[in-house]
Amino acid sequence: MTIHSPKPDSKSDATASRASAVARRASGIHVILNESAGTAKAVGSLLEDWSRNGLVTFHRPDTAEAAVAMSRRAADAGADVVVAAGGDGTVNCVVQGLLAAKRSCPLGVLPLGTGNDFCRNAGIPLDPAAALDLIQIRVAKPVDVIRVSTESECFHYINMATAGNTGLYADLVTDDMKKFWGPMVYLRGAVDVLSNLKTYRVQLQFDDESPDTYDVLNLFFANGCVTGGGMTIAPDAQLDNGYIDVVVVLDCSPVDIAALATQYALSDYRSNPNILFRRVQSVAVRSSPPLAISADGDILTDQPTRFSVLPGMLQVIVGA
Ligand SMILES: Nc1ncnc2c1ncn2[C@@H]1O[C@H](COP(=O)(O)OP(=O)(O)OP(=O)(O)O)[C@@H](O)[C@H]1O
Repeated sequence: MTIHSPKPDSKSDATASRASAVARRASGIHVILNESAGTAKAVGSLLEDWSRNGLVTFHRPDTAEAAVAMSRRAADAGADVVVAAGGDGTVNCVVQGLLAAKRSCPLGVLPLGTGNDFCRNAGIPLDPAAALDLIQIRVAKPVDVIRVSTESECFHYINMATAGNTGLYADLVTDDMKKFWGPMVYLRGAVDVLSNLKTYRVQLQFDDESPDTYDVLNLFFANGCVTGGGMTIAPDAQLDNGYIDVVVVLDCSPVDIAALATQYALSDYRSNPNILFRRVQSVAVRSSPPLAISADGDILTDQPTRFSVLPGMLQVIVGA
């Protein structure tokens, strides 16, 4: 008996292979590239190679809002990983997009920014090629997300928010300065801020405690411990412990500030009386004058705000 195999249908084969190519593109590694981030241009040819070799699919938004929308769409379309290629601002854009998506999808990060503080906290290699190797292994872990809510708006971040005198950074540290100073820009910004310190009268309510009022130079709401291009501000903060580490720098004299800076340089400032450390699940903040609150360099709000932790809310490809 002769068995006849069906005649190959070249048209339907072509359609099937096109469909599988589209499916491959919809899944896989989707990179949201912020071409204006610190070192994105410097690694341009490496990125072109990855794209040509089919290792990644690139999206090139030209605004932060477009980066949020493209991240959400890539996740909803079936991406295996959506990668923020840029600095901490880009990471936050992709986080907003992934949290708004209907389908859960892990975050990866290619560190192409100036400070890359989230990568430092998450053990992600600062060398982009090594970071891509890590992403390709695709082992994600749950990481906490911090929700910042005002009466009218809501934002999320995964590294650190600051408020007070460092909140002035975002105005002072321009993109041109970042290009000129590189990672040193954060130190340069600190010098400008230190010469012009403001005091804020701030009411803080930690968890369900009754509110207390403090005179404050600065506040940090930390998920990760490092900010400002590698400065350890909240030494005990962990990305996945279900808590926000709040660090309050109380108003004090220039001599006390100098003592604090020296202790900081010696990594010995936990016992300084002008610093208050609290580990909480939520904190409500009101201030006079209004505090500019920024997350990783981008100003979020100057309204009364509540920070709350969303434990393990996002899967993230982190390093060792
Ligand atoms: N696709 C985009 N196009 C233009 N701007 C973007 C895009 N995505 C994000 N941004 C904004 O660009 C600014 C700088 O980006 P980002 O923070 O990623 O780089 P960086 O400042 O060099 O690095 P870092 O914050 O780690 O120091 C941020 O304000 C961010 O919101």
